[in-house]
Order: sequence, then structure tokens, then C-alpha cells
Amino acid sequence: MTDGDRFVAALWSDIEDIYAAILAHPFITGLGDGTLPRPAFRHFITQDAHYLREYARVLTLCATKATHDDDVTMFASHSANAVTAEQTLHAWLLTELGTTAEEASAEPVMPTTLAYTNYLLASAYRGSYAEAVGAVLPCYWLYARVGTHLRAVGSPDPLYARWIEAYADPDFQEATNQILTTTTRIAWESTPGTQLLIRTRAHTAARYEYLFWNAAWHQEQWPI
Ligand SMILES: Cc1ncc(CO)c(N)n1
Ligand SMILES: Cc1ncsc1CCO
Repeated sequence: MTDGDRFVAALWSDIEDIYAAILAHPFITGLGDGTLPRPAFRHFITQDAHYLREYARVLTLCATKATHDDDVTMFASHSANAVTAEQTLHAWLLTELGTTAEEASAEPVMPTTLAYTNYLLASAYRGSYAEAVGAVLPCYWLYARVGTHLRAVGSPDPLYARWIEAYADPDFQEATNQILTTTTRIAWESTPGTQLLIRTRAHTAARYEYLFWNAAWHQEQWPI
């Protein structure tokens, strides 16, 4: 095992309990067995459209802070992909759910969506390049793992199956491998103190990933 592999293993061990909790969550089991209520899925897609708009901007901030040209092109291209995913996959799903992208974007940004996107924006603006990358990593990693898991499970609901395909897709898996390779190199170039900051950012973002599923399951609203 190289030092880089060890760092990725440490990052995963920090978040593997969160990943297990995500797989066991009724939102995810419901995607797989088709029992997820459509209104909860609609809530998720609407909030995810808000999320991805901010996420795409956070990725451009990572591109701005990048120290290597290869990282600039990677983050700029991933940002473009996130915008495209928002515009194509989400637009199609929203139409199938009986609404439109316009109607969805007019719906309020709910508390967990706002908290998570603000955490990412704060990490990217105020944190170092390494911290920004730590914060954006779980978004790729957990969705790549969830997508692969759910593809093996399959879904009897064609809408849920289409969503699963987008994240089990080899292109998304490849994007995840790219950012893992980049994170490994950044960790290699960093002090132990900075490595710890990356792990803390990734751990908090992974917690928000769990909260995001849970908020969709409960169709979270502003209580006041
Ligand atoms: C909340 C969330 N995390 C990660 C992804 C993966 O792109 C997504 N679409 N939404
Ligand atoms: C992380 C991420 N989420 C949707 S697209 C994207 C970039 C991968 O190309």
C-alpha cells in the first residue's frame, strides 16, 4: 500500500459508517425496491436541482484554486458536467413527475439544501485548495458507491432505474476515480495538518450527504 492508498483508506474509514447508514435509509432501500413514494423523490430532485446549481459553481472555485493545470481542466469539465446533469437528467425526471424545471426552480431551497451548499461554498471560498477538494469529494464518492450498489439491486420503477443509471454510469465512476487520484496527490503534497483538514471537510460533507437523503425522505420544509 502506498501513502496515497493509505490516505484514501483513512478517508473512507472516516465515512464508511455514514455510507452504511445511507444504504440502510428508507429513501435508498425504497429506490431499490420501488416503494419510495413519488412525492419524496420529487422533493429530492427539486432540492437536488438547487444543490447542483451551487455545486457546479463550487467546482469552478476548485478550478480557480487548483495548483496544477490538470486539476483546472478536470474541475472545469466536471463543473460543466454538473450543469448538464442538472439540465438534462433533472429536466427529464421532472417532466415525468408532472412538473417542469421552471416550476421546480421556483420552489424554496429547504434548510438542509441551504446548509450543505453553504458549507461547500464556505469551504471553497474560505478554505485552502486542499480543504475545498476535501469538501467536494464525498458528493462524487458516495453517489458513485450508491449508484453501483443500487444498479446491482435494480429497481422495478423505471424513473428510479433511470436515476440509478446516471450515477452507476462509467463516466460518473471515472469522474470519481479522477478526483480520488487528485485528492491522493494533494494529500501527498500536504503536511499532516492539512491532511487532517481534508479529512474533516470530507467527513462533514458526508454527514450532509446523509442529511440530504433524510430531508428528502421527510420532505423537509421550513418550520416557520
Ligand atoms: C446532494 C447530492 N450529492 C451528490 C450528488 C452527485 O452529483 C448529487 N447530485 N446531489
Ligand atoms: C460530481 C458531479 N455530480 C454531477 S456531475 C458531477 C461531475 C462529474 O463529471
